[in-house]
Amino acid sequence: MSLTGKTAVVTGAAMGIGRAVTELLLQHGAKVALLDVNETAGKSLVEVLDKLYGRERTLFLSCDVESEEQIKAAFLKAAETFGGIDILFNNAGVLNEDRWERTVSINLMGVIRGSYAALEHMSKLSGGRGGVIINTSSLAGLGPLPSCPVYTATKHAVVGFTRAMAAASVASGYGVRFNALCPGFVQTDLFSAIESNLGRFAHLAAATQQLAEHFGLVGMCDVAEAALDMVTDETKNGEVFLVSPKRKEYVNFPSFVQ
Ligand SMILES: NC(=O)C1=CN([C@@H]2O[C@H](COP(=O)(O)OP(=O)(O)OC[C@H]3O[C@@H](n4cnc5c(N)ncnc54)[C@H](O)[C@@H]3O)[C@@H](O)[C@H]2O)C=CC1
Ligand SMILES: CCCCC/C=C\C=C\C(=O)C/C=C\C/C=C\CCCC(=O)O
Repeated sequence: MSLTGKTAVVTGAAMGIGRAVTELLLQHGAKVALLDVNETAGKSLVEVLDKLYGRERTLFLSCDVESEEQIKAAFLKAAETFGGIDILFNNAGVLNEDRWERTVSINLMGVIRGSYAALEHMSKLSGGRGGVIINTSSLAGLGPLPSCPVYTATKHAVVGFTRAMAAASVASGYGVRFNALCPGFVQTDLFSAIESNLGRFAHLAAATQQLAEHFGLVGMCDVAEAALDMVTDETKNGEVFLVSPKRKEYVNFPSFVQ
């Protein structure tokens, strides 16, 4: 699928992985609505992107994915400004075992809120053109990160939600593909702030550091390229892309259906 003229919405776009994917989508010709709770970072990023890609191709919208109201308002504004929505990157996420209910609300419920709100604009059943939704999970969505049980649970849940929505979309005729991105450790603010966010598992910080050293860091470009592959390859639906320093591959899950 060519991205020229396509419209994308990216949550958590102001920094880290969301910012990298936003830039790659713009480089490939898409228009991007950048949604983030951090207005300062979002607005200053858009100033930079405007100079590179043109003002008509970017839009910053302040949006907290914990709020269904804010998500709906932001998606409506994005659709009105750019003429529909073709791509959603549900990426906003936090790692905070202390404020674990907020972690569930952002990492899992934010993805559900975003997906349902996007379907109002994207589903062929509600007058949309179809398209693709990419949800950011993690390597911790495929295996346990011992210092972060709640974070691990949210990321496993994102994988399950994505795969079930992919099947629901086919069975319902939404015309929307759903795929999940599972990066290993990436050098971002979320990664750097880990030690103060482990709550009752703070004593496992050193072990987590060792795990990160064992796995190594994934390059941001590799993560963004994996997301782009799932957007542009129209055969990909219900797929999970694992991106670690040693492995860049779609995950094979066992099937329990005879
Ligand atoms: N950094 C890492 O090692 C990995 C990160 N991930 C996932 O990637 C995604 C992005 O994380 P990073 O780029 O590393 O983090 P980051 O902290 O660099 O960026 C996260 C962005 O999300 C925004 N955000 C946070 N809460 C929000 C909310 N309630 N509403 C809207 N925006 C919000 C932040 O303001 C920030 O701009 C997350 O879902 C994270 O779980 C997955 C695997 C590895
Ligand atoms: C300095 C320590 C950093 C700690 C964690 C910071 C960010 C983590 C973000 C993630 O999304 C997790 C990334 C990778 C998880 C790694 C391992 C999971 C275990 C997989 C397995 O055992 O199969």
